[in-house]
Amino acid sequence: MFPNVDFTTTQAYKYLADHYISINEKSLKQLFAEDPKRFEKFSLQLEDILLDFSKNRIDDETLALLIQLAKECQLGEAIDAMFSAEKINQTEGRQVLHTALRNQSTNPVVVDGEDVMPKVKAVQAQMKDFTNRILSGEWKGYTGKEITDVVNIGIGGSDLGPVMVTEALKAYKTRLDMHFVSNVDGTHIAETLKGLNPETTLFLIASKTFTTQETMANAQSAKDWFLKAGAEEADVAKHFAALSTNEQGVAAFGIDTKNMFEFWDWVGGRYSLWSAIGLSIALGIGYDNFEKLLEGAYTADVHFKETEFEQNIPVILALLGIWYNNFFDAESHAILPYDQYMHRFAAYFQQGDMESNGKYVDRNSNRVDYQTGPIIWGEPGTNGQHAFYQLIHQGTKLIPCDFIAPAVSHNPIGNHHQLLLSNYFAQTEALMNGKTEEEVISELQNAGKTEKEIAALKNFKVFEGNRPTNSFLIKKITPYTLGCLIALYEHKIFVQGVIWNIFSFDQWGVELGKQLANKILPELENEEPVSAHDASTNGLINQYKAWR
Ligand SMILES: O=P(O)(O)OC[C@H]1O[C@](O)(CO)[C@@H](O)[C@@H]1O
Repeated sequence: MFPNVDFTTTQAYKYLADHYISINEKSLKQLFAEDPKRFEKFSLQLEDILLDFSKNRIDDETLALLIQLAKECQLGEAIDAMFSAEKINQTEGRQVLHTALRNQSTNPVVVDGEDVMPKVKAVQAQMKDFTNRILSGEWKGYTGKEITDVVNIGIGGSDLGPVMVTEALKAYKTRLDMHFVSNVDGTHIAETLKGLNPETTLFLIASKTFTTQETMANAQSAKDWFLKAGAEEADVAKHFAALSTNEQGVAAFGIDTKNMFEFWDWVGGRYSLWSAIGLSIALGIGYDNFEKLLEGAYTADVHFKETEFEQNIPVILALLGIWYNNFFDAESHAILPYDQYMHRFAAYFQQGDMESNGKYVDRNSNRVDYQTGPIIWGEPGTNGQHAFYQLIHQGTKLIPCDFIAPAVSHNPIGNHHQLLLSNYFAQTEALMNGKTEEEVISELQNAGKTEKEIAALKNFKVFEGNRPTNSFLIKKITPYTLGCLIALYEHKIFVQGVIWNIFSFDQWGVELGKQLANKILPELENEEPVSAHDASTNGLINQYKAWR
């Protein structure tokens, strides 16, 4: 049975609120000085992934209380409920089983009395066959040429995962050139189609519902472009495939349902890259590498399901996030991959985290009186250092950061990787230790500054430090380790949702904007001035009409 606990009423919560006072009396520097074994004590390793969480504002007591919080919130029961296919997505009456998509065991996954693994495997076989036929050139376009370019048309979870993974694993790129269209802004499809040859282009229409406005508009424009080039309606079958749960929608659009790769309602959109939505990944990196992605995620699933909380990476990440979000009033969390290929990793978890836990109503349909999901953001290092690290180091906001780096680069050019990693190591050290006034004065004196100059400058150059970070060090970003890392973060999000006692797997908050857009759209299709909205919306629409 899925738990339903108000974490603010737990004993652990009360102890943590008191403990917050005492932990704040110690700097991270002091905590390290008191315990030379701090790194060993506060780091975890899962195969080739090391998590060092020692540079957090915690001590043994903090961790024990956070673990107690998880237990008082019955996290174990929640984990069991998810993996045993309870309908934990309660407001939509659905199970949450993206884990079934990467299940490497022979254990069945029973949904409404049916073991779904046979159909999961059947779609995977269909994906593998299709991928290999495209890559081998066996699959030909309508003029007999092999496919050279693939355009994935989707948005949100039907785009962000495929984009992030194919970018992160570009070192494994196949001969196909992958393109992704998501925005309904005509620029996106127009710019993407420039230079493409309809004879050698394959379109994947990726949409769980097959009703999303942006995707259907882009899909129609792609089909119009394809037919305008001289192809017949019958040729669509050679150049369009659909990734969806909605067979009727696919058929109605005019895609041969033989070219449909299905998935199911128990796969959330933002957890769907492991499903048929991952076909663009398989085409982009090869099906064998897609399988390794699944295997890595499965390793994380087993770790999450079977490891005691003290040693459980998603649980520790989640509890640390709650410590800052709910006791230090941190409002955001930065994800900073020191790997250029991982440049869309933070963006992926903007949807993954914020669409899951950006909720203010709890499981009892009451408005919460505490903070829930954080703002997720981030850019690759070292670029972020030249953009927003000033605020992270010397701003007034506490921003917990996850630093992620591979020990081994796919592009060992010169000493670039050492340069990159020197920054990766330095930043968390600087955020932790800062720079004292004494150190600043000494530096300024050594630079020959006068006493007056030093007095004027010193405060601007002091770094308070004590800013918490997690460090992931991964041996190498491979399909396997990336799959594992993504799944670890997915489970972190799940744990936080349990403790905040919210529904993490629906997304009602995206509906109102869509509804209003559908009301406004017909108003934009004539020249009549509008007056039905507020003065601002009327004013904006009417100015648009005047200018277009
Ligand atoms: O895959 P679909 O059904 O087109 O939905 C696309 C995206 O839109 C949302 O429903 C709302 O953003 C996401 O959850 C989903 O990933």
